Amino acid sequence: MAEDHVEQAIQQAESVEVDNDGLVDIAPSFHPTKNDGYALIDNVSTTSGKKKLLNEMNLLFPEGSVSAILGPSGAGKSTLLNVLTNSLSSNSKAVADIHLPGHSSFVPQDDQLHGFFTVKSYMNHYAKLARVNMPRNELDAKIDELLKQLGLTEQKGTRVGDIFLKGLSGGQKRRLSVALEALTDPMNLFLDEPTSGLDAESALQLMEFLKNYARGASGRRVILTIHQPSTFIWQLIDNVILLAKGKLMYEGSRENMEAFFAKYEHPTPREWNPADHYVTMVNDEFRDHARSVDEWAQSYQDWQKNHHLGGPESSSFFAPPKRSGKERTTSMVAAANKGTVDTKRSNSFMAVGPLLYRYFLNLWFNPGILGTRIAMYSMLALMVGGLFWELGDRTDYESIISRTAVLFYCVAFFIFMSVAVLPFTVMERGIVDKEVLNGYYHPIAYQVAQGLSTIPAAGVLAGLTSVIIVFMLKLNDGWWYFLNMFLALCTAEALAQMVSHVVPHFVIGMAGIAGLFGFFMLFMGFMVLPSDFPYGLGWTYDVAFHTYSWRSFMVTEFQNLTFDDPRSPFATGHDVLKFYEIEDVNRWNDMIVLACYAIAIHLISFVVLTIRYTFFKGTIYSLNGKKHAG
Ligand SMILES: Nc1ncnc2c1ncn2[C@@H]1O[C@H](COP(=O)(O)OP(=O)(O)OP(=O)(O)O)[C@@H](O)[C@H]1O
Repeated sequence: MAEDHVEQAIQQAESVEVDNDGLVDIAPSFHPTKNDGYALIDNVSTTSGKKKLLNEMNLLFPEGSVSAILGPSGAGKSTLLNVLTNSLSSNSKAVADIHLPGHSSFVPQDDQLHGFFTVKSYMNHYAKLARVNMPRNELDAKIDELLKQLGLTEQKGTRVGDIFLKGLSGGQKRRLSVALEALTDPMNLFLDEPTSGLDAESALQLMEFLKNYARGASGRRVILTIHQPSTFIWQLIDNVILLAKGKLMYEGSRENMEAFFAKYEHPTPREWNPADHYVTMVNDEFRDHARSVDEWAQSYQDWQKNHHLGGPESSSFFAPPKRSGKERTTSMVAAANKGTVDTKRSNSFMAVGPLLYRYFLNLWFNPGILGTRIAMYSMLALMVGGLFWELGDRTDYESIISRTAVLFYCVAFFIFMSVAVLPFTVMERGIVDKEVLNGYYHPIAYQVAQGLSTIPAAGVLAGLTSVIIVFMLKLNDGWWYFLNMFLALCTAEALAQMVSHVVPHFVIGMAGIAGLFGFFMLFMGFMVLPSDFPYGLGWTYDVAFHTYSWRSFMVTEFQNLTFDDPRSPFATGHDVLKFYEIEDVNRWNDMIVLACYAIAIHLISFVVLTIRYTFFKGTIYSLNGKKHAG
C-alpha cells in the first residue's frame, strides 16, 4: 500500500511537462507571470557575522498566489519574513535582491491595535490614515464587504477592547488586523502566523479570504508564515517555502511537494497531514530521522535543477513571462480587470490630523492616560489646599517656610507625575512600528501629533491644580501659576515621550525618567543654593528645567510680600528671593526657556525617531554590494 503511494508520487513528479521554450510547467495552478516577485538571498547573518541565520536560497512568489513559509521552530521563518519586509533587527544583516513590486503591508502576529475604536470606526480611521480616495458610499460598501468576508459584520459596532474594557475576542482582533491592511489593497500582503490562536473554522475562513485576496486583482501576492496548517488550510496554499535551520528544504508548488518527498523515499502516510509530515521530516532537533537537514537541503538542490523554474541553475528564472489564456486560472483573469484602491499613503505628513484625532480619543477613553492623572492631581491639590488653607493671608515666619515648601512640592511632585504617560507611549510603540513599516505616515508626523496632543492634557491638569491651589491657598497671580505649571508639564511630558522612544520596556523608561527628575530636583536651587554647588556641577542648575519653573513660582509668590514677624530673618519677599539667589529672575525669560526646552526635546525626539526607524534596523545589501533602498 505504502509502495503504491510512493510509486504514484514519483510518477507525478516525473510527469511534469517541459514545453517547447524549455520552461517547466510544474503544476497546473502555478504559472509565473511578469508580475511575480522573487527574492535572491545570498545570506542573512548577525552583524558580527558569527551566526548565519539564512543560507543561500532563491525564492519565487508567483502573482496571485498564497505562499506559505513553513518550518520547525527556529527554522528562520520570521527572519525570512523580516528580510522580505525590510524589517530585520539591528543586529542582523542580509545580502539579498528582493523584487516584490507594488505596495506592501505587514500584519504582525501580535495584534497591534488601539482598544477604544469600534471595528467600523477603526476601518474608517485607517481609510483616513491612508488617505483613501473614494466616494463615501463606495468606501462604506468596501468596508462592509471586507467585514462580511472576514466574519466581522456582527462586531461592526463592538469596541476592540483593552485591559480596561473587554471587547473583541483574540480571533476577531486577528481578523480585524487583516481587514485594516486589506482595506488599502496592498500588492504584497505579509502575515506572521495569521492563523495561530484561531479556531479551525475561523482559520479556514481567514485563509479562504487570503486566497481570494491574492486572486482579487492582478499583481497581488500573499506571503505568510505558518506553524501547523490543518489539512483544510493546506489545500488553500499555492506555494511553499520549507525551511529548517536556516536552509531551504523545498520551495515551489504545494501540489508538487509530495512528489519531492516521495522521490526521496518519504511520502506522506495516507492518514497524516502532509504539512505535519514535511515539517517533522526536516526537524532533527529532537531525534534523528533517516535523512539529516543537510541531506534534505542537498536533495532539494538536485531536485530543483530538473523540476523548478526558480532554481539557481535555471536560466529561465528571469525569463519573460509566459502568457496565454491557458496559463491563468479564470479567477485570476477576472481579477486582473478589477481596479485597486487609490490611496495617497507613502509616509504622508497629512496623517498628523487623523493621528491627533486618535490621540484625543485615546486621552478620552483610556482612563490610565488622563483620567487617573486628573483624579490624582485633583486629590493632591485638594490635600495641599486643606493643609495650607489660606496660606496667602499669613505673614508670619512659618508662612515663609510653608510657601517655599508648597512651591517645591508643586514643581517636584506635579512634574514627576508626568511619568505616567510613559507606559502608554511605550505600549503604543508596536502599533506605530507597524504603521510606519506599512507606510501610513512618516515618524515625524507621529511625533508632531504626539507633541500637539500633550497641549490639551497639560492644559487640563495645569488648569485644575491652579484653580484648586491658588484659590484655597490664596496664592498670588493665578494666571502666572497656570502658565508656569502648564509649560513645566509640557516639558516634562515631552521628556517622558522622548525616553519612551528609546527604552526597550516601560519599566526601564519609568526608572530612567524618575532618575532624571530626581537629578533635576536636586539641582534646581532649592536644596542647594546655586553658589554652593560643588565645583564642576554649576551647569546642572541650568540644565534642570525644574529650575526655571521653581524660581518663577517663587518670584510670583514672594516678589511683593512683606513679613511682620520679628522671628523672621526676612523682612520682605525680596529678601527671601535674595537668599535663594533668584532676586533678579525675569519670569518671562524663564517661561520662554521652558517653552524652548519643550520644543528642543521634541526636536531631539524627531532625530531619535528618524534614527530608530531609518538606521536602527538590519541592513539589506543587494547582491552587487549596494544598500537596499527603503
Ligand atoms: N538577530 C539575531 N541574532 C542571533 N540569532 C538570531 C537573530 N535572529 C534570529 N536568530 C536565530 O535564528 C534562528 C531563526 O529564528 P526565527 O525567529 O527566524 O525562527 P522561526 O522559524 O520564526 O521560529 P518560531 O517558529 O519559533 O518563531 C533562531 O535560532 C534564532 O535564535
